[in-house]
Amino acid sequence: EDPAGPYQPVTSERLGHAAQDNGWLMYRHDYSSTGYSVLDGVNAGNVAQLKPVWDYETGSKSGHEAPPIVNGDYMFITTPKNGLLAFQASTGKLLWKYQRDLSDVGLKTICCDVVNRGVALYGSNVYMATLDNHVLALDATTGKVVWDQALEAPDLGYAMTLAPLVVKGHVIVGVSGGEYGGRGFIASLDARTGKQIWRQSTIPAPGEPGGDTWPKGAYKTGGGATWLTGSYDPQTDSLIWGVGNPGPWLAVLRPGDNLYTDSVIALNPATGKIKWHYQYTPNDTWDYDGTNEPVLTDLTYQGKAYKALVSASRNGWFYAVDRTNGQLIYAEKFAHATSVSGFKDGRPVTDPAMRPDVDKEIFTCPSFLGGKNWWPIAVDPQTHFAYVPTLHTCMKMKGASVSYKAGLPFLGETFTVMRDPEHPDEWGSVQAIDLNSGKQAWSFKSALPWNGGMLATAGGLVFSGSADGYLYAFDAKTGSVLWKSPKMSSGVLGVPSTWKVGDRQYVGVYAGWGGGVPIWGGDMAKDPRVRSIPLGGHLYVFAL
Ligand SMILES: O=C(O)c1cc(C(=O)O)c2c(n1)C(=O)C(=O)c1cc(C(=O)O)[nH]c1-2
Repeated sequence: EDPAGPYQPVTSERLGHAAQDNGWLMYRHDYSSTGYSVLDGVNAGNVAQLKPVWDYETGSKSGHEAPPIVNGDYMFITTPKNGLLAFQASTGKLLWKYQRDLSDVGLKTICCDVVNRGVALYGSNVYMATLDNHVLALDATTGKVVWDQALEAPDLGYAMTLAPLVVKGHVIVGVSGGEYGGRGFIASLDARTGKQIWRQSTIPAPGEPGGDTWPKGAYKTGGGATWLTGSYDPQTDSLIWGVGNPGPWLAVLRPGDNLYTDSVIALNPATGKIKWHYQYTPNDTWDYDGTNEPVLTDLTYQGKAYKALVSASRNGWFYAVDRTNGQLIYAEKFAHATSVSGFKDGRPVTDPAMRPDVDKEIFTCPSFLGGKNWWPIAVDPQTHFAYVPTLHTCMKMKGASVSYKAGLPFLGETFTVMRDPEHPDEWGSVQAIDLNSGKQAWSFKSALPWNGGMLATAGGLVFSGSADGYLYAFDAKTGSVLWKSPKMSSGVLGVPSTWKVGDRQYVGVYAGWGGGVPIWGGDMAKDPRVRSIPLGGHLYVFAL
């Protein structure tokens, strides 16, 4: 009698073929994290007729970041502060609602709004990671809690905002806490029971490989949070995950490379053992987290074919890395980037003049919010472009004294986000980058910051939402705007997704401004056009 019909369990087999599924089975659609759907019912020829078909107001005024996750006619989407909604995906009929009780939690060690980036599916369960460091399994058809596993105490440095990833029957999660000196880790739980299978720290202890890249004792408060969902490469059987900034922010307090902060790491999914790493920003002093999603894609560079990963790093460089061994293929600037000034033997070189100290204020680009923040890119196999939501900011930054106290910020720097002098008229843009060269193919400029995730489709389209409340459809090849939604009730920070029920293709996205930009955005956040963005979460679904 369920309006959405019998629930089709999500097997490892189905997750392995998520790229071809009519639904949207995981955060970035497939294990390669492409954000690309093979659906082409909505396409460049008919997108002008796309219309709203249903919507839902959540009642929350915080940042709404999750994509609709869809299996058959079931949709699951999280709300800020760990609410979870289940809908009939085609009609918007609410099937059930869950709300985590966070009334005893101070939410003290959450840097950037009480956000959540969505669920994972496996079997007949839906999985959510919570701000108080639990992982929950809920029954997909009833919303009843099947298991509840605590990983860490709340308010002492850790929180969880990411969407879990299920690989081979294990729920893989990472933690936030880079601004509080938390020591980051990735954990694997049994999807049926919640029992922890392994936990891998991202900061090696003395004696472990990489342990000598830290001064004595510093690893304990070294940061390296893992707050965004990684990828899985079945070809090399590796989890490929980004690691966040070191703690404290001020690097003179921790000389060395500080592995594996600001790196991408490959792990054995059975054991958590680290196979290789590539560090985007050694001895980072600018909060350039390396967490931005690694997208697995094949490319050809200077005549040679690679199994690669690409990532648009916070530090303003677009990296292509060989995903079989962690070697750099190329790096190209996708934003004004002066902190990492170049490369030597495949290793980033930072500019000493751009490094702050207690008596030294610097002006550098990009700002700590990054050339791109967490809003995911999409990679399109037809155009062979990556679509990158880009932020154009720089910053002033100066050292300050700091000592570690559990549950308090651990930064050692003061800072202000400012205009990028190379982009005096825009805080943001959407750009397409050619995967075989790392060079820009097209760009769409935005006076407001662009904080929407990207969705590419076989219909020749790229969808992304704007801060002034429109969902855009761009021509994937040229960047011309083929369609713009009616104005939505808030700015978009969410990640669009698409799915098909019967013969009809749907596109869904959250409006609901918030996240890190309005809190930490300095001059950008003070821009009256940004300050006047209305708040309030609202899910919109479109179809022909
Ligand atoms: O280092 C961390 O643990 C951590 C966590 C998070 C988060 O969990 O949302 C953000 C950041 N850092 C961060 O640096 C940042 O700019 C940011 C923006 C946002 C957001 O949701 O808009 N989260 C986070």
